[in-house]
Parts: sequence; C-alpha cells; structure tokens
Amino acid sequence: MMPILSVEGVTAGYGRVTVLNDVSLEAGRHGNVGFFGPNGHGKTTLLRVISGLLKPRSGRIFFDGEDITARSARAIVGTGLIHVPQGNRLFPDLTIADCMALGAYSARARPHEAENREKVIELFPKLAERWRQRVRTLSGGERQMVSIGTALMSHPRLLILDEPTLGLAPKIKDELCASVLDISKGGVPLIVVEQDIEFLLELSSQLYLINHGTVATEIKPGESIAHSEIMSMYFGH
Ligand SMILES: Nc1ncnc2c1ncn2[C@@H]1O[C@H](COP(=O)(O)OP(=O)(O)OP(=O)(O)O)[C@@H](O)[C@H]1O
Repeated sequence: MMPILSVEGVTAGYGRVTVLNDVSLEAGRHGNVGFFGPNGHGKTTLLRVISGLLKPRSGRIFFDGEDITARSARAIVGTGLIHVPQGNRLFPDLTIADCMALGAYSARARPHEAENREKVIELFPKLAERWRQRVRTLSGGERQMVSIGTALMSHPRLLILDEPTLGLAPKIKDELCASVLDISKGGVPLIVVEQDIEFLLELSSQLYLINHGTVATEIKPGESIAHSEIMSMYFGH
C-alpha cells in the first residue's frame, strides 16, 4: 500500500547552516511514526519541511502520492496534513471557541465543524467548561489541549505533534498522553516527536532516530523494539 507520507532525499537548513542532510523516510496509513533523538539535531526542522513551513533546498515530499514540496503551508493544511508546533503557539486573546472556529477554516474542514467539535469536547471535556475563556488565561496543559483540539478541528488525515508533553506536570502529562492515544485509536495516523521514549514506544509502530540531521536508525513496523536497544541508540553504548 502506498505510504501516506514519503520524504525523499531532503536537505534543508537556515541561511548558510545545513540542518537536514539527505533525509528519506516513510509513514504508513496505519500505525504511528515516532521521531526521537538529541536536542537540536533537526526533528523540528524536519516537521517544518513536511508541513511546508520551511522549503527544502533539495528533495521531495509526497502526501498521499501527491508532490506537495512546492505547495504553501496553507495549501498543505487544506490537504489534511496538520502540524501542531512545539510550545502552544496560539493567539493569546482568542477564546477557546475562536480557536476551534479558526481550526475549521479550510474548505475541507468546514463541513465537519460540528462533528469535530463534539469529538474535541469528548476528548477534552475541560475545554467545554472554559469555552469562552481567553487562551492567555489558560494553564499550560489546557493550552496544549487547545492546540491539539484546534488541529482536530482541521479534520486531519495525518496529524503531526511536536513534543506534545513538553513542560507539563506528570499528572497532566499522563492525561494528555492518554488523549493522544485516543486520537490514534480514532483512526488518525500520527507523527510524533517526543523525548519521553516510553510514551513514544507505546504509541508508535515505526521509529526514526534523527541524529546530526540524518536518519541514523529506522525501526520498521513489525520489527520488535527492545527498550535497551532504544536506550543504546539514544545514549550510546
Ligand atoms: N529559525 C531558525 N534559524 C536558524 N537556525 C535555526 C532555526 N530553527 C532551528 N535552527 C537550528 O537548527 C538546528 C536544529 O534545530 P531543531 O529545532 O530542528 O532541532 P530539534 O531536534 O527539533 O531540537 P529540540 O528537540 O531541542 O526541539 C539547531 O542547531 C537550531 O539552532
């Protein structure tokens, strides 16, 4: 079966700095893909290239068989490839209701607005209690729920989450991890960057170690993933 996402020989960077060097990878239609690796080695840059926020110097990105490399980030949202960036980058003066309406802005998402709103409220009941509250008055955990909820309003066919649990207290983090697993069970494939390797192992059927801007190791679906193997990839032998 054709993968939902293919990255082919991508090289990218900022100014004179090259961050990604000839990266190739695939994400299937079933099961989730996890990216992990040391800080500053290019995971976020790779996600930005996939969602069109940063154009690669060379290489190509295919989403559901279509070449999206030259498309604008906005056009890519319209295809259903949705990226939740790291660190709750929301407009502080919008209410939760405003964010949800904004999430459903694309022509593809609009007809599904009511149904997706129900799903978001079911997943994050706390948001319903605070529906008219402004983003800047919400806790870190609530903001993360709004970020993911807004992405779900965009009716994703593939959802990219960049370190969704970053900076959250343990209890809130556990709740959020459970919600991310629920999203996956609901049938939306995920690409997730996470430092919490236990969570990433639970979530993913396929893993890529990104090291020095390249795919250092790939664990394919069906291959057994030993915890000790991951740890030695991460920290060396
Ligand atoms: N907008 C930018 N302009 C210039 N350099 C950048 C920019 N964004 C990232 N970089 C550089 O690119 C490199 C890779 O950063 P990136 O954020 O992709 O890494 P990462 O693996 O996601 O790290 P982390 O886990 O800390 O988020 C770093 O050296 C960083 O300084």
